[in-house]
Amino acid sequence: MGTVALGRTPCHGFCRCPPSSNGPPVTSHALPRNAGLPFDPALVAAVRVNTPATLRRAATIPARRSLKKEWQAAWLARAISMIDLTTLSGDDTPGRVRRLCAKALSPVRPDILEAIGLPDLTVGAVCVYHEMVPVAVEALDGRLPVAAVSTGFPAGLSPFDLRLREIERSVAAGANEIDIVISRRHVLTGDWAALYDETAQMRAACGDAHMKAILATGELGTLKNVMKASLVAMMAGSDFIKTSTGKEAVNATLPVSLTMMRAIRAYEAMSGFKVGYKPAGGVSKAKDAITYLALLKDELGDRWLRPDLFRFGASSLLGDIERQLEHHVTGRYSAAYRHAVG
Ligand SMILES: O=C[C@H](O)COP(=O)(O)O
Repeated sequence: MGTVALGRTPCHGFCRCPPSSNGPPVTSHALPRNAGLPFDPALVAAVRVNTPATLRRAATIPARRSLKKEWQAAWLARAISMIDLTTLSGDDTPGRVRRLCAKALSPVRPDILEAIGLPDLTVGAVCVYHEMVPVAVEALDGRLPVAAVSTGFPAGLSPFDLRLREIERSVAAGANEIDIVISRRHVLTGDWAALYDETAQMRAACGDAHMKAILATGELGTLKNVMKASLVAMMAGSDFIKTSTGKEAVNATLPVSLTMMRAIRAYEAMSGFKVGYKPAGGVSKAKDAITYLALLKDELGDRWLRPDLFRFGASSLLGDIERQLEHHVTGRYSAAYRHAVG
């Protein structure tokens, strides 16, 4: 049990000192945007991935981290600030989206946030389908970014011109971020130039809205394809690369995350641009969130532990983190239903 206020000490990275709310605001996009690079087929052809080594390394991550007490609470609070709180269901209603937005602005019971010294903590953004963008924009009123899934999400198989129009419509409706889906067939047939062209046109359609490129890694077959698709998406100007729609049979995994983080590192080395990372789909437990953040810190460093460079795409992660924070503050666990969710 602990009631130590976590929000008093300035902290500019994700170190072992308690985090505070003194970092950049969650809506900040202070870094220069990824301007992309010309398509380079030789670079894509040269990609190699040591799959057994990647799997071995990914398997060590959960075992190597054991965070307790205020350190655990600090990492969990940081995780909340980087959640794209998501609802992507066929039965979404304005009422559900308004509740989700209320939860995004007040993600944890106020007494728990007061106890940990972070009364103003929010999630990173709210993520919805295009039809729900106006509802979210109105409910959030500029206090948090609205992300729209787009381009025929989740399959990305609607006519290409309609996919571009969908982006434009979501931006016009007020979306600050656009989560596009790539055409998996371009990866599976090795048509990297087509993938580059498609993604670059989507990026242009986004205008000032930041673009997250969903690779749907569970459908790409190999880690080598994941690495190649990551590099091409970044060369085409993606602001973030994202694992999954949440609708594939396999969504975010640690080996895929390791591969994509290393692609981000390689791309920064060749371009100078920092690109964000978003694991999405199936990340629902607080301990899993810490594992992802530990991998992120190891592979990309402290600067990525901010909402402008990292997001969890998650619909139910917040509820489990809230339970863990309540335990930290009160020494007791509560049933999940005691915490309001969207
Ligand atoms: O991008 C976000 C995902 O669709 C959310 O997936 P989830 O419901 O498994 O958390």
